[in-house]
Amino acid sequence: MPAPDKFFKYIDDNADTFIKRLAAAVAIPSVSGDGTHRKDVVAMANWLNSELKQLGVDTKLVDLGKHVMDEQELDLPPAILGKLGNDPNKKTVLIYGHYDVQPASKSDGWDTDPFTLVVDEKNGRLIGRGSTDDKGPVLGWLNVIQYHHQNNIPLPVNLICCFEGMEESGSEGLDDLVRKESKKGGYFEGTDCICISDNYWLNTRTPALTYGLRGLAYYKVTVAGPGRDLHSGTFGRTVHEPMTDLISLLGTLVTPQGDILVPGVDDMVPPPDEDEKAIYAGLDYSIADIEGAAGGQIALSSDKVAVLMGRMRYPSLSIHGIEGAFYGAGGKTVIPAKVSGKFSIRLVPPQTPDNINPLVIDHLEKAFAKLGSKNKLNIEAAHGGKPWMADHRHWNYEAAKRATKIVYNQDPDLTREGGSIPVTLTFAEALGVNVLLLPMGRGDDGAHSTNEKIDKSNFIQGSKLLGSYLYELADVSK
Ligand SMILES: NCC(=O)N[C@@H](Cc1c[nH]cn1)C(=O)O
Ligand SMILES: [Zn+2]
Ligand SMILES: [Zn+2]
Repeated sequence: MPAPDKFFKYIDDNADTFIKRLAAAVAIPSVSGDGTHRKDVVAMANWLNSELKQLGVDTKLVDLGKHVMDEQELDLPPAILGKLGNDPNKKTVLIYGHYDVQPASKSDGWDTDPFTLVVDEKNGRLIGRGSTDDKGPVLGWLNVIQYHHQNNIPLPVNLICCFEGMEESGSEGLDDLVRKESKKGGYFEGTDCICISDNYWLNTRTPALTYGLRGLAYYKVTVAGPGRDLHSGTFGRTVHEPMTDLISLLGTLVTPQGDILVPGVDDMVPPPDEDEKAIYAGLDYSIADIEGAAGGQIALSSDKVAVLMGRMRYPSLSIHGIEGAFYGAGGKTVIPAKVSGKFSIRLVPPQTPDNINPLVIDHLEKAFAKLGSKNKLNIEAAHGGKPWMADHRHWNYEAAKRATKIVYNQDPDLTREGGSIPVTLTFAEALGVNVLLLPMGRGDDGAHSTNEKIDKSNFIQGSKLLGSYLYELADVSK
C-alpha cells in the first residue's frame, strides 16, 4: 500500500512546526571536531534522544568511551539507538544519521549566524549549519514518525535507529559498536536493509539514489625546528624555516589540474570502459551545475563526463589548511616555529587507507630528504575509511525509486557520491544487507561550507520521500 494521502497532507500542514524543530537542532552547536564544543555535542544527543522518546521510539544512549583529540582526552558523544515496532511479519529497516556538524563561524564568511536557522521566505531556503548535513535529514525521519505517533498508526515496517555524534570526525567508536550489535542477539539483529540520508542530489532539480561513496585517508604533516616563533628580520636567510619546508612538501602532492603526484595513487585505479562512460554521460548534470554549486566558473574541464568521473570514480587530493601559521590581519613578520599541513585523499576501489598510507608516507619522507632541511618532519595518518559500492538493482533501491516517482513524479538519478561516510561499509559488511543512500538536499546546499542551507521544499518533500520509501519497502518483493 502506498503512503496514504493524509500522511502527505500532514507533512504539508505541519511544515512550520517541523522548521521550528530544525531551528532548535541547528541552535545547538554540536561541532564534533572542536573539543570546546564537546558539551554541545552531548547536549545535542540528549535533545535528539528526548525528541525520539516523545515520539514513542524506545531509545538508549550508548557510551562509546574516550578518545584523544588535540592532545586532550575527551568523552566520545553517545550513539543513540532506537526501535519502533517489532512485528515479525514486517521488514526491518535500519536508519543511520549523524547529529554532529562541521565547524562554522561568522568570520568564515557566513552572511548570518551559522547556529541560528534563517528562514529565507523569498528564496525558500532554510540556512544554518547542519540544515542539510545532517540535522535536516535526521529530523525528516522524526517528521515521518510524528505523523504515525500522533495518529496512532503503526509504521509499515519495523524501524531501528542509529544516530551518532562523531561522523564529521572519523566516527570514532562507532565501528566497534556496529560490529558488536550486528552479531546474533545484538541490537541490529533482524535488519533487512539500511537507509542513510546524508548526501545530496547531483544538481538542483533531479532527486537521486546513491550507490557508491569514496573512502578517505586524512593526514597531518608537521615540520618543526626553532624553539619558538622567530623574528624574520633577525633569522630570515639564517635558519631553515618550517613554513618554507611545509609549502615545498605540500607542493609535491597534487597538480593544479587535480592529478595526484604521490607515485602509485592515481595508477591504482583502472580506466573506465565505454559502458561506464555512458552512465556518466546519461546523468542530468552540466558544467553550469558544478559551477553554480561551487559559486565560481572554476570547473577543471568543460567535459561533463570528465568532471563527473573526477567526482565519482577517481581519487582526489585536497589540501585543507595549515595549523600554526600566521593568518590574522596585518603584516606580522614572524617565522612560525612549528606548522602542520592538513590534507586528505578521497579513495575509490581498490584503494584503502591501508594500501595508500605507505605510498603517502614514503613520498613525503623522500620529498623532505630532498629539501636538505635540518628541521624535523612528523607524518600522522589520522582518520580514514574505505570506499563503498552497493547493488542498485536490489529491492531496497526499487522501493526508493517507486517512492521518488510518487513524491517527485520523476525518476531518480543513480549516482556515486564524492564524499565519505565510512560507517556505511561497516554496516554493509557487518550485517550483510543492502545499504541505500537516499539524499534529501540539493547539490548546491553548501554542506561543510559557508551559508549551508536546505531548501524548504527539499525538507518537506524529502520528509514525504522518507515516509513513502517505508511504505514502498513494505510492499516490494524481497
Ligand atoms: N555527509 C557526509 C560527510 O560530510 N562526511 C564527511 C566525513 C568526514 C571525514 N572527515 C571529516 N569528515 C566527508 O568529509 O565526506
Ligand atoms: Zn559532513
Ligand atoms: Zn553528513
